[in-house]
Amino acid sequence: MTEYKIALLGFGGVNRALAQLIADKNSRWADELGFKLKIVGVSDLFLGSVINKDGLDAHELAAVPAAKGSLKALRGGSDEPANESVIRFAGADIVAEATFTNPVDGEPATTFCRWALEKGISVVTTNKGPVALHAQSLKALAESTGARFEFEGSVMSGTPVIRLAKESLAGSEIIGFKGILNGTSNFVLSSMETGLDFSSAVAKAQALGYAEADPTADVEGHDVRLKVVILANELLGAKLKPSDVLCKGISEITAEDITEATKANARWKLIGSAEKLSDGSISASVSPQLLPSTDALAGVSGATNAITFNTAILGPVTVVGAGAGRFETAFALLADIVSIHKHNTQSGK
Ligand SMILES: NC(=O)c1ccc[n+]([C@@H]2O[C@H](COP(=O)([O-])OP(=O)(O)OC[C@H]3O[C@@H](n4cnc5c(N)ncnc54)[C@H](O)[C@@H]3O)[C@@H](O)[C@H]2O)c1
Ligand SMILES: N[C@@H](CCO)C(=O)O
Repeated sequence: MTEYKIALLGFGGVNRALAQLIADKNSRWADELGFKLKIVGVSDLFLGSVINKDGLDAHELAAVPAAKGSLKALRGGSDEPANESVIRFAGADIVAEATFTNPVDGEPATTFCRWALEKGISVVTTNKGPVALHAQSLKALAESTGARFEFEGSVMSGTPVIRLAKESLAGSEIIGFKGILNGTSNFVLSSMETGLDFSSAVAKAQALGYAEADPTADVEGHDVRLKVVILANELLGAKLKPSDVLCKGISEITAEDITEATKANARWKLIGSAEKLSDGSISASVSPQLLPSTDALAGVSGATNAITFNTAILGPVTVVGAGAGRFETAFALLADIVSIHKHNTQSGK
């Protein structure tokens, strides 16, 4: 039985959910997927760190309180983070990187990815910073050391979008896409339709684990802008930077705007889109749009996301599913590990 040793970088909502899934489902995965996962190290800015090359007890780990320095209570634990040691020296085959998204330069997460990839350790990440800002160099580094750099969860959490478009829509000639790509803002807009005020809706999205560490990124559209960059660069062959994407969020939408929209049988949605123009250039934007109820995206509520790929051969193809959430996003890390396993199996690794 193949066993992958994994190190968890950041132990917030997503990686803790992954630890819980490993605790609950490792035997099932062994039967269904042909591999088991063993957690050999964890490092978190707030909780501290722990390394155990023989494998940590995933049940015990998932139950560690979310209190400062709490990883110290585990055997081999410390109340200080030890990012570099956990990445380089815990004996991991795969690093699951789920620290804060930094939309400005992608750091320090990009450095964490580099430390792993340089050593031939594969990286699975849900962090949009390294992917939107440094995907090309990280993929090249991975290629040069025989590692994999996988990032399905950076867009629409565990709902398959990037791999689906690259693999199942290969040859369909994707010429653009339009989507609801932020769970928090869609949750806020849906909550406002039921009478909740903007701030309470944001607070609820934070409690449910949907929001970024600073939810301004969600409601001002910055998170969607990174996702538009990721999708345009990965699927449309663009070389966009976040500053190339016009961006407006939902913070100016008032309760009155929502009431007026409902009366007109329409809904406000934060839409991220990109399109290949006839001269080969890419036009991309993020903005709130008033969609008539007949639009395929208008019926998408709560933290659910949806994307319509506009393809030359198939026409529009829409994917709807979870856009945020701890377990939903941890599933994306599993999907990336499954992809690494398939690649290893096919290449006889
Ligand atoms: N939660 C979701 O629904 C979701 C969905 C898709 C993508 N993401 C992305 O996944 C990542 C993790 O999300 P989350 O919800 O678990 O966030 P979170 O805020 O719950 O957890 C992040 C953890 O990373 C730790 N951390 C931050 N900087 C660190 C550093 N320099 N070194 C070590 N640890 C560090 C923090 O202490 C925190 O515990 C983020 O980048 C987020 O944008 C989240
Ligand atoms: N904060 C993000 C997480 C998923 O990337 C959202 O609400 O969509």
